[in-house]
Amino acid sequence: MRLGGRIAAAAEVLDDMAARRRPVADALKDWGLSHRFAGSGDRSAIGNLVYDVLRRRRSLEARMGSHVHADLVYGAVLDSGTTADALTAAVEGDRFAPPLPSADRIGAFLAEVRSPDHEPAALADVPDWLAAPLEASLGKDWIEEARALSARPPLDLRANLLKASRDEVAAELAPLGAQPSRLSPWGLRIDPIQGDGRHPNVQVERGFQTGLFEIQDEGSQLAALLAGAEPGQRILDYCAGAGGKTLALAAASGNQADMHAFDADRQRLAPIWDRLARAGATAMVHQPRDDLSGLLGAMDLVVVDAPCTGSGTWRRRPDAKWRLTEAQLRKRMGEQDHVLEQASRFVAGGGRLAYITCSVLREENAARIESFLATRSGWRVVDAEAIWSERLPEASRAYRAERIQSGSVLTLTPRLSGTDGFFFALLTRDAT
Ligand SMILES: C[S@@+](CC[C@H](N)C(=O)[O-])C[C@H]1O[C@@H](n2cnc3c(N)ncnc32)[C@H](O)[C@@H]1O
Repeated sequence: MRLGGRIAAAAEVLDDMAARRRPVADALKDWGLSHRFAGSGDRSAIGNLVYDVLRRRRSLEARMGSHVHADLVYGAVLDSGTTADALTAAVEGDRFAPPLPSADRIGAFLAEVRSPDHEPAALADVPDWLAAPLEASLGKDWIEEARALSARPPLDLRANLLKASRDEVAAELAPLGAQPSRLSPWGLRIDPIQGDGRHPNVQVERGFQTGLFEIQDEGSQLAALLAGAEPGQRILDYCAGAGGKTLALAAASGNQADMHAFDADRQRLAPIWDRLARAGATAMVHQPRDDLSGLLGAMDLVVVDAPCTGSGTWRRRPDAKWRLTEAQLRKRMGEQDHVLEQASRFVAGGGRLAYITCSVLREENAARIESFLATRSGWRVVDAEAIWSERLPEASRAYRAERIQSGSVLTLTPRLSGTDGFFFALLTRDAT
């Protein structure tokens, strides 16, 4: 396919998503099924264009002065470094190409990268209602922070130290461009996609199939590392889902912890057994309705990787950004309070409770910790900044810290840490 056909296809997918309110992955898959002639290069180029528009839809609309999807895709192509002349030449005479925006409109688009006339929410590429919560959460640089959440993400991997060193995995994956991560001592990174390419399918690699590494954002790795799993401890991963944190915690303890994993959703938990087996990690998996009473008040560490809006993962799931509503945010906050309350019952006297989200919104993060503490005594906020310095002595202080009581809680962001957005707080329960 030529560029014009790819632009038309990306616009068609965006039209389909809007008309039928469908997730991006489903719309792209359907397009592929009904256009079997398109090769893998075409599919990845079209996917990149669709995702680029979704990430920066609002700023593209403001700069292009248009809501027409084809115009926005043209904008994304121009932003990727194609000059106006090259774009015009590429689509000239191509009967599949949608009408090219006028030369004036393209000129204005290129001139208006950060026009002061644009609304802050448009500059930040977020819905209007999120401007105030993001500013309250991320401070004066919130627009830059939000823009960093609109960029293409890297592909992060975690070396499974139960089976191989990071250097060994790095050597195996060097042909794929994997490099040691900046912050996580377990991490490897494949840089964000440039141009039309796609990330390698690392799941077909021998190293993945044999459990030498997992796919895990560096922020998620750091949250697991800061939680501080140690050999001999009794640990409960209370929102284990498919087990991303469980595997990292088990590896951090050298598989020497008494590890338990629970999730309220059987479906989400389903992949955990295969993943544990592949990684050579051991955990007792508890399904909903299992009797957990034997674990109450008995855990040295309980990890709550709470259900959240996922605002920290907008680089990977940009359609979620536009779908999120205030009502959903409030619903998540209620779930977070509930899950914190439930999980806290398992912490032993002198034990710790790690609260993690992949959101950057303060309401889901520090405010939930404050609310938890407001109605309870016998809990203290640990100084997470000090934990970072202790556990990551080589790493820069790549986070936003906030004081609560005499401790501190941390927010990681793409702009500050180069990771997905993550929140980390650690509480200790007074010894009884
Ligand atoms: C962010 S996801 C967990 C991701 C997982 N820890 C990982 O690293 O792959 C949040 C999980 O919390 C679970 N959850 C929601 N409410 C819960 C509750 N009340 N008790 C336990 N798990 C709950 C959801 O089913 C979901 O799997």
